[in-house]
Amino acid sequence: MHIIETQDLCHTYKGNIDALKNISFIAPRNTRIAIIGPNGAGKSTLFKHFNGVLKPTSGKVLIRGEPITKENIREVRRTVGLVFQNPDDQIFSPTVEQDVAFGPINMGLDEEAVKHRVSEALRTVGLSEYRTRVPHHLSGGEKKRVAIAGIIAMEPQVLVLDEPTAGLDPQGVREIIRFIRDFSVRYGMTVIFSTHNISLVAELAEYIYVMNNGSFVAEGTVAEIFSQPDLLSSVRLDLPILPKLISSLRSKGIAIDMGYTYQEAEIAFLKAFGKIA
Ligand SMILES: Nc1ncnc2c1ncn2[C@@H]1O[C@H](COP(=O)(O)OP(=O)(O)OP(=O)(O)O)[C@@H](O)[C@H]1O
Repeated sequence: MHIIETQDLCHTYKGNIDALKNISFIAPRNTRIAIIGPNGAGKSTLFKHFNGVLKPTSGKVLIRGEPITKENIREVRRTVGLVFQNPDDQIFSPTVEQDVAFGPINMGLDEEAVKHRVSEALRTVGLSEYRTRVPHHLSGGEKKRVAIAGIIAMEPQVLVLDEPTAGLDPQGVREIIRFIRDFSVRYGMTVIFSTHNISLVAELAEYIYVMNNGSFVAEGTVAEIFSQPDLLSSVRLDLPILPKLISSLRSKGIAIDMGYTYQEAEIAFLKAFGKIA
């Protein structure tokens, strides 16, 4: 049984806007999945179905094999933590620590456990010093990190992140990459994320769904998707810079291995320059 599955999921907004058209999606346990696509492709709409924020117009959303109902919605939201694209949609409390504590308190954890979860979550996102700050006075990137902390404090089995690095500075992006990797490995967590930062996809994803106009147009591993530059450009996407450069060198006859991540590309260049075997 998959932790999240959608079957022929359709969502039509008021005004006959077909935002999702027959989406069949599977999230196996313990995988990092990227959903990529141009503006308006339907990524946020799909994410909002994963924890019952939106209801299907038709088709099904199954969490651990069960449809989402009024009775199980609280349990679903413990299982699937959704970090919205805009942190203002998620932050309500007067202080950062109260905001991050909101989920764990609602789960009925005792005071000691809540305290522990809050400190761990704030440490993870690098905001330990911000406990008493007013969330609405924080910068965009800081708010984003508070929103992420509030969700990871609930220790969900699936972490869904809608553009997790939008608005973050380069150091913030690196921290988010490190924490997503660590978390998914340490806790066997499934992570589903959308992003317009295509290099982030190469660094983080193990599997990619490409979305356009409410439908999936391709799915596959990083190597499978990034070996189709025409497909990507047909949906207003691009290759990450490193495989793009390597492809260009190869087309000029230079013998170099393909690399999608920084580490793979570095090894490919060192090999091509005869620095390593
Ligand atoms: N509340 C709404 N009412 C009506 N239409 C909506 C609503 N929310 C989204 N849409 C429309 O649904 C489609 C999908 O939007 P969605 O936000 O899911 O796309 P997205 O892939 O997340 O885009 P982006 O990359 O810009 O965040 C778009 O055409 C959008 O205009």
